[in-house]
Amino acid sequence: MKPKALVYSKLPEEVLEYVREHCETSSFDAPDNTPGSPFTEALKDAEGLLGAGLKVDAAFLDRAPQLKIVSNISVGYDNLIIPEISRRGIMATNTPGVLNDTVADTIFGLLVATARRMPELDRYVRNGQWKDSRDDVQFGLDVHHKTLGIIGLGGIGEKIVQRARFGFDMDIIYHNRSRNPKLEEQYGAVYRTLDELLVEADFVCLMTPLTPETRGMIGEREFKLMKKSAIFINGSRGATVDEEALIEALHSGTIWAAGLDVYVQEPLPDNHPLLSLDNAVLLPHIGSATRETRLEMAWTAARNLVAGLEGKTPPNLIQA
Ligand SMILES: NC(=O)C1=CN([C@@H]2O[C@H](COP(=O)(O)OP(=O)(O)OC[C@H]3O[C@@H](n4cnc5c(N)ncnc54)[C@H](OP(=O)(O)O)[C@@H]3O)[C@@H](O)[C@H]2O)C=CC1
Ligand SMILES: O=CC(=O)O
Repeated sequence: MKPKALVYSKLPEEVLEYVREHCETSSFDAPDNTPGSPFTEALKDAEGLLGAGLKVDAAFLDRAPQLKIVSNISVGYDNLIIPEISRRGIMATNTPGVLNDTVADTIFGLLVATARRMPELDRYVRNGQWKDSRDDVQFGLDVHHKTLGIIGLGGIGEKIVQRARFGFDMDIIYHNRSRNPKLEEQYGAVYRTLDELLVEADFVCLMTPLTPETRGMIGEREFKLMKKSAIFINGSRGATVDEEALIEALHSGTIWAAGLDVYVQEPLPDNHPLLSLDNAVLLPHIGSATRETRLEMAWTAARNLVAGLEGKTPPNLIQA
């Protein structure tokens, strides 16, 4: 008998087919947690769970007593309460590596777009305001030869640094909990304490996972340490930043601008204060959102799921 899998995100057809070959599969384009819904019913005997973003905590797990593996279609896994999942002997997996270049393209693109005010100037052209090309209202800030400070120099961070160092001649400083001599050598990256990095960097780029340690790690104090000309880029998770402090820093000119891909509440609500700030460039959490990479992530997650359900160690098992 095939194991029972519950798929709660829309998958490319060939990946869903692969899961169906190996598992008795119930699939949904989105989870519906209301009592008695087909999703909730399928959860009762699901052995494998595959999808992106669903909060898997004690209450959820109580409703899924047969679960053996939770396969996340993302590298970040702050939606999974790992101690609770492990305590029940359930495996959890994610999709590291396959998205590094794509996310780095997005985040570096966001950095350039913010420095050169591209979305704002796109609106300026469309609104018929473009009357004189020498107008200094169009000026932005240089990216090349500046200092990039990266907090969270891991898989994705490395690819951002590669673009910055070799594409834009930038100097690299970084802050992790531990030093990485290999990347220091490869990119001339120089280790800094968090405060030193905030003071020195022209671009502060946050790329850590969301953990109890990183939650709210950039707040009022940290924005005040940054240069007035600093550009803050967040590609990690919204909650690593105190969003109210960020809005105040952008509003008061404590920093020059911010480029954001992630927010405390996603999607951003209609009346969110960030929406009215011209010095904030806002993306809808699309770091890995290309057809090729999302397909690769779906394959990676599906292979993790099937391996776990076949009693093997999945390639991307998250260590508790
Ligand atoms: N915007 C988007 O669409 C995407 C966002 N992401 C986010 O990016 C995150 C990083 O992904 P990835 O690069 O693959 O992860 P990695 O684990 O490869 O890298 C994370 C880095 O963060 C550092 N880090 C962890 N905790 C801290 C801390 N408390 N202080 C300083 N540095 C810390 C780690 O170094 P050390 O252990 O030495 O501290 C490591 O170098 C994901 O967890 C996810 O939240 C990922 C994909 C897409
Ligand atoms: O945010 C996306 C991820 O893969 O993590």
